[in-house]
Amino acid sequence: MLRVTGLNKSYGSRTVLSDVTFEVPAGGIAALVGPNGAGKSTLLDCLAGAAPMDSGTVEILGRPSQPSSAGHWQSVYGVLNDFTWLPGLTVTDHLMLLQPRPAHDVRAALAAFGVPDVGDHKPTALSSGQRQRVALATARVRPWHVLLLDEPEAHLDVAGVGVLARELLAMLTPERCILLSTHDSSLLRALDCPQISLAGEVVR
Ligand SMILES: Nc1ncnc2c1ncn2[C@@H]1O[C@H](COP(=O)(O)OP(=O)(O)OP(=O)(O)O)[C@@H](O)[C@H]1O
Repeated sequence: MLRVTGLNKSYGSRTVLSDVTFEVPAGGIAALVGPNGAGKSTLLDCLAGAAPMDSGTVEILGRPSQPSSAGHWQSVYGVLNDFTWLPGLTVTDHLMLLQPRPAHDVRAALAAFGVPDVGDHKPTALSSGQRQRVALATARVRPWHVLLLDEPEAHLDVAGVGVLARELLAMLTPERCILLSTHDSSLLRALDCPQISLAGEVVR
């Protein structure tokens, strides 16, 4: 489903990712782990097309990833650190923009992430944890085959991390896979998924 081979990325003279190689199978979920600065966000940005990689190949559904194409964005969805909230729009407006859906689907997505009553609020008027739950709920309404999540546990309370694990597993289908970065051991335990080092080595 997602195959990364020999991916390299440097910022100036600083090599951040060197020969990163791994794959996440269809129906699978995998976690990028590593200390601060190891390059997890950089890797997710490269896979999402938000940052150019220097060399290497990324295949999605058996075909080379083409971040400049519309097809890429239909297959790949990233809830990354720089999630953009549009001024003036409510939570429901944001979810409808991603994919026009019946209002009850939007309500169900928000309820699944434990924020059933925030649909009419502006995201900027929510707490950081509520905003994170809304950002994660967008993955329930937006189509994707590959979901990329950068520290999805950020700002969530303990119960929220449990909800996150439950919802991620529920969103997986045989045509989908999820790659996330995390520092949260309880999330890793709940997902019970392979952990990928930035060298592509399975360290589970
Ligand atoms: N835009 C940039 N320009 C230059 N260097 C960058 C840039 N973005 C990240 N870096 C550097 O790349 C390295 C990897 O950063 P990255 O954010 O990918 O790490 P991370 O594993 O996600 O860390 P954390 O666990 O703290 O989120 C760091 O040394 C960082 O300083």
